[in-house]
Amino acid sequence: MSEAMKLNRTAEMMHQIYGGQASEAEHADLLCDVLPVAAGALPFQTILPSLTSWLSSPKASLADACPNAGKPVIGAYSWSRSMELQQTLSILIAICAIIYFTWFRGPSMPSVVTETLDNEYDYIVVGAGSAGAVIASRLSEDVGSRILLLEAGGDYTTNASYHVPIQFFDLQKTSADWEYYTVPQKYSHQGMVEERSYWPRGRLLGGSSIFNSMQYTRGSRHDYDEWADMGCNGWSYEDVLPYFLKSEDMLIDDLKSSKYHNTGGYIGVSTGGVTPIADVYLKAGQEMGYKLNDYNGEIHQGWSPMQLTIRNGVRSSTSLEFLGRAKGRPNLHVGIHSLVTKIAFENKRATGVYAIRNGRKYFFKANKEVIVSAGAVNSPQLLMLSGIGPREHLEDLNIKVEADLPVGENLQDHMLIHMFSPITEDIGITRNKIDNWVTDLRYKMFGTGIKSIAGLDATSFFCTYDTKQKDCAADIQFMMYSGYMDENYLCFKDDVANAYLAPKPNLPGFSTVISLLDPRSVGTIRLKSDDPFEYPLIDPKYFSDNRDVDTYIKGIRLWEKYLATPAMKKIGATVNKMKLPFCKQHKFQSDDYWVCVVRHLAYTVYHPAGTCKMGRVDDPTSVVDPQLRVKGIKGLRVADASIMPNVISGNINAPVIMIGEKAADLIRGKVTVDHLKRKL
Ligand SMILES: Cc1cc2nc3c(=O)[nH]c(=O)nc-3n(C[C@H](O)[C@H](O)[C@H](O)COP(=O)(O)OP(=O)(O)OC[C@H]3O[C@@H](n4cnc5c(N)ncnc54)[C@H](O)[C@@H]3O)c2cc1C
Repeated sequence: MSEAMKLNRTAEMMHQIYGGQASEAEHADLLCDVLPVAAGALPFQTILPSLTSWLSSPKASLADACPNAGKPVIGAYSWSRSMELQQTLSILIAICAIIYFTWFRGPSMPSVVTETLDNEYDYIVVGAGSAGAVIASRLSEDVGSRILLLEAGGDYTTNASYHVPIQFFDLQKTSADWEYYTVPQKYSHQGMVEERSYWPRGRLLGGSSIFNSMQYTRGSRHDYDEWADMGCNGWSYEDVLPYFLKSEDMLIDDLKSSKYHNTGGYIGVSTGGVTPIADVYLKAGQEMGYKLNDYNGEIHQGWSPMQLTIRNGVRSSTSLEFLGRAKGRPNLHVGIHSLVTKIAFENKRATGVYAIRNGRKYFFKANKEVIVSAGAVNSPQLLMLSGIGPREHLEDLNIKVEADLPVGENLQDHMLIHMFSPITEDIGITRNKIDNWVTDLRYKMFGTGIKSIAGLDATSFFCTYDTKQKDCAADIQFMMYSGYMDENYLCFKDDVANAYLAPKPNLPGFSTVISLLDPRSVGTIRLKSDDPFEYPLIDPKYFSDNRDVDTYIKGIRLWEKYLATPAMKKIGATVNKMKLPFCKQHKFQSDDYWVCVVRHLAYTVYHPAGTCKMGRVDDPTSVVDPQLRVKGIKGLRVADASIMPNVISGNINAPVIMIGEKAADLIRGKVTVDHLKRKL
């Protein structure tokens, strides 16, 4: 049948149907005949009204109505009610897709990249991460200063996943990840391939603030008072709190008026809590005898909903919030794909930096200062490549020594272990709920739902050394993730992965992430060679100090207690009797069993710090003074996670942002937080 004949016949039949000239039986027969023709020749909407009336007829079953259905009446077409439903669904999906593409504009992501850079600036900031982006943005508030921010990685506007909270794991092992590995570990990581720890680090504008799981924690007041006691004048809790407040835009109503919080800063802080299991975590915490509190407030120890750097369902990264706001300032240039390879010196003064940018070598002159904010791995690497580091190590690599300082020492990191608990109620997050077009559509249109959260719904801090002491710096943290975490990317050995990893991410369950906050094991970062493209040797020496293992076991005992609470029992949570072949020689839940488990399965929480330690000028273990100036060198500062004398007792992104805020004031010789001090 030709197309013209098809159309004629279809039109004729439709006329009969619409014109009411057919009996009910004929009506159905006609439809059986006409639909395949119409499907080929007419837009579906044209026949929809007649279809609907036919479907609503009580006699209209497929067998009754279309006795020839399935036979090759016209071509090979057989139609059915389910086909019709599929078609209706297709229309709905098409409508949703149109809405999706026409209405959704996505969060505004202004690109801040500068194509053509000048040769000379006042300040050069190396690294656009949690600290560097803040420093560059703040320095550029002074219109008289000219700032160059150089970032080894790319733009933050190029991939939507950078901003979608639940997708933080998807960023690992991509081109935006430095993808470091530690050297083989002697006392830990026995379940990982080659006993190495995989260390993701953000390599793009925003650095690791785009890679992290967005937990907003500051640590305890005691952490900073301890820094001050170690000789870091100006870094006590009272000194640093205003700088935390400066960057904060608290979006949680209950906390807005707290003196420990602020509104109007750049980093949005909100809470997760979309999943109903969040309430169970908190109830169980209370049943353990802990109070619900604001862990960023007066008391560190206790249980709380998680505070997260998320604004309206979008990750509040330092690139988006700090650089995005500085867009258009003519005095700030941002160069991407620009790896700084060396700092230049004249008479012990930093005069600029060499960088490889798009395959070409450049020199950028700094008239006032170079600020190194390349993170706890790359800042010590760059200093050592430039001749600032332990003399012996540099001389071994034929690097001319500018300053003999303990760069790369004092590497401290938190560790974590995931404890998976299956539950009987489907009240958390499953993979299906994330990878779902409804979830996607909801997120794209309204910025809500599972994609708008990190999945980390509650947290708790414990002082295992003294649970009665209410005001203390915690040494164990629980982070409650409301599903099974997918850890396939972690390089577990095959037998370990088979036994340990949650095999069914679509079954209801949650993960308690137990984190060690007060590590006594201390490691190093060393150069492998004088080649800036060669990754440094990272050796955290995890668990080389047995006190860390002992604290871990105390944390695990708290977790067992937690799972034994009525609230947890109600949802069927139990200590998961993982059949771990490598620990089967030990009695399940004995101390030896848990020691074996943590030595196999615990790994980094991604909080390396301390490798360019801040301290008194006369402290032989310090690299920078309390003004963050590299000792013995003029015009050079370090400002990022590497300057922490001791890693704080919590997740460290907010403290690094605070370091960025304070560094900007130190560089400018200004105090911009007086109004916030008065609030306290
Ligand atoms: C997977 C993951 C999850 C985390 N989760 C949390 C969390 O939930 N909460 C929390 O508080 N903290 C978390 N953290 C830790 C936190 O994000 C980091 O500690 C913090 O971002 C470090 O900031 P930084 O400025 O020191 O370094 P970074 O943010 O890593 O910035 C360093 C920047 O310098 C650039 N750079 C390096 N070398 C050079 C060079 N030679 N030339 C030019 N540019 C260079 C890098 O590409 C990078 O952009 C997490 C980290 C990771 C990786």
